[in-house]
Amino acid sequence: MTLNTQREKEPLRRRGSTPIPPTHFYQHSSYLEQPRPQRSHPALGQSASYHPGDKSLHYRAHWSSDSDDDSQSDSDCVYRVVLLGDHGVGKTSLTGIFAGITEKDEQPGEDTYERTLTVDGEKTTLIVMDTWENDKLVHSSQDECLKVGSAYVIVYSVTDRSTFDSAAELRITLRRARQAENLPIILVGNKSDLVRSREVAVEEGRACAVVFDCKFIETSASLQHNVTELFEGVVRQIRLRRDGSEAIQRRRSIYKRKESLTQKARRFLDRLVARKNQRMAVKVRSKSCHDLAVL
Ligand SMILES: Nc1nc2c(ncn2[C@@H]2O[C@H](COP(=O)(O)OP(=O)(O)OP(=O)(O)O)[C@@H](O)[C@H]2O)c(=O)[nH]1
Repeated sequence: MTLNTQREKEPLRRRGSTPIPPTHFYQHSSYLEQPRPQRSHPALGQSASYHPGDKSLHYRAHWSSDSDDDSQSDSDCVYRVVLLGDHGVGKTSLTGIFAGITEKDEQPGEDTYERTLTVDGEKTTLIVMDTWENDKLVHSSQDECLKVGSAYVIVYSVTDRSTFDSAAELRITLRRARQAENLPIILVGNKSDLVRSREVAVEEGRACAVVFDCKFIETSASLQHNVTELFEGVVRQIRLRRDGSEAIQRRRSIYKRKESLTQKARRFLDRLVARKNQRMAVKVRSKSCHDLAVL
């Protein structure tokens, strides 16, 4: 699937590329149920329900990876995705492609867009936020960005090594801010079209992703290369964690009821073996860090 094809197929839905006024998505009924509606958002894996007749949802757009999906249920999940990265690495350009806006349509000052994607036959709505301020003086805004995301896209430019270094620092900052959470994080090397001025090799990006335990992809916003893959990958990473944590909880509750002494001993031995296999795990991760469809 290419993004361009989809836009041609669904002309009416392009109005959803309209940016969301900052207050808009806080007014959604599901958010109002939260204790602090102005700043709350659905937790990872939770769904903000979609009411077809609700006029407040007219900013939604649709981006489908499947050809015929009208049979889909209207209920979908809503997740916030925050883009982080230095000035000029291409955050706004990537967000613009996600939102389906062209320079002609662009409305200055808007930086948050909501769009519904159908990925692997399931609808998911992403609220993509290009609100990161690099200025270290704006602590409160940075803190907010680090708090609200259900997933993060850390962007650097392959033509500027200093932005790559900043990306690694941002990964550390994010880890500190959201320690206990297994967040989907995707490291993005943008401007891959600028071959002659490349300063960061693909292998370096991949190695960094392995060290920092995140996913990796190179994109070109200018050529719209891998941008669809990036946002669909975000959706898949969110789902893998959502489904994984549900399965783990189910398994834990069954275990608690049924676990015998033999099973406990086996689990202990498994953990020992797993520790020995840590090196192997790093190798496996380095093979899979560019595959956004697996954990
Ligand atoms: N060649 C090339 N240029 C790009 C690409 N992505 C963005 N640019 C250009 O890089 C410049 C900066 O892009 P932005 O999208 O504004 O970058 P940003 O990260 O949002 O920058 P700030 O808003 O300052 O934080 C613009 O001139 C873009 O046209 C790309 O993939 N390839």
